[in-house]
Amino acid sequence: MQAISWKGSYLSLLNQTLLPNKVEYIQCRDYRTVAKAIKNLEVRGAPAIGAAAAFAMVLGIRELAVRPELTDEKISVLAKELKKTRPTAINLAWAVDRMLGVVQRYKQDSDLLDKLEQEALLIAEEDKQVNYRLAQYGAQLFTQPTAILTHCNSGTLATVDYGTALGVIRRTWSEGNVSRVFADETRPLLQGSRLTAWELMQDHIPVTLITDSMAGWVMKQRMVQAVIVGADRITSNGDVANKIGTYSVAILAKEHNIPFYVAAPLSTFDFSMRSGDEIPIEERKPEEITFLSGVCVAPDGVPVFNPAFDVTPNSLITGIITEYGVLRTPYEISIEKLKAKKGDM
Ligand SMILES: CSC[C@@H](O)[C@@H](O)C(=O)COP(=O)(O)O
Repeated sequence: MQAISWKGSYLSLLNQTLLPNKVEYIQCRDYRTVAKAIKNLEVRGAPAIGAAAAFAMVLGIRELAVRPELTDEKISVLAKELKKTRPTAINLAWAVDRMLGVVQRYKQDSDLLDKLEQEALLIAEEDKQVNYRLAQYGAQLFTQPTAILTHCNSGTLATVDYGTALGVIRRTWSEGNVSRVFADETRPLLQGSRLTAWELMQDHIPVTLITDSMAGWVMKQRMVQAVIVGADRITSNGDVANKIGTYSVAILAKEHNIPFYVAAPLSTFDFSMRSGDEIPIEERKPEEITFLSGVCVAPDGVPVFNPAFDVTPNSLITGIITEYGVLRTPYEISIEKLKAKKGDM
């Protein structure tokens, strides 16, 4: 199962809105279809939407190149359109900017389109490799069978392969150190029950599904010994934006003295922001809350607040697992050191 694969003339996306009931792929032959798929969460998860946007840039620029329209202005409009599909996960803007860098370097060359395709493939390949590396570091945190709670979906479906937080869990399981995974269902769109529980069951990793509101009680009963989640954006001070509900889980973990880890690649760090207060939080439509599987579950016209993400302050985070090792507090310093690596990429 792969969420995203490039077929040369189109991008194939596993339609995640239909899981776990149907496995169906969308063929994206133009960038608009990719943009729509990102917006509608048919492809979702920070690294996966980054890679999808990179391939959307290939499709978009190919389209512009067949007409006498390959101007800087048209390319910048395309990039802006893709970036605004989902504002919180920095991986998306990061991947689009990386593609723009290729345009700048090779725009006079006859093989610009090949160069763009190679770069998008590289972004996808790097994502896989980075996940394997961070999973290795993460697994070193566990030396005995541990029950781990996770929130949302940070697995193969959220990345190009393997996953970030779920990658760490996968690797730790393969080393015999996961006794069970507790998956929060993750209201309102149920990425935990529809995607994480499904993914783990496919791999025969023992998983128990709970509603978000059960996490505190499960911790109080000493049924979990660690929490690992992914991230959509991490600022220079170590504040972490992730799926709505993550902040509550982090507070619960602190109260119960349970380590709370975040797993994310370097592409999820936003060194331009000093703290989580600056992160744009996507708000989604009310119907995601007022309807469940097409059935209305709220009074008509009720005002709704539907932020898709929240920010967990660095003080609640035990460690941030990256492909360069596990960062510890004070995060301002460990992230400053990590920043130097970004130049190498
Ligand atoms: C490796 S995935 C990390 C995050 O992207 C994930 O936890 C998350 O919040 C995804 O949100 P989604 O709205 O499903 O795209």
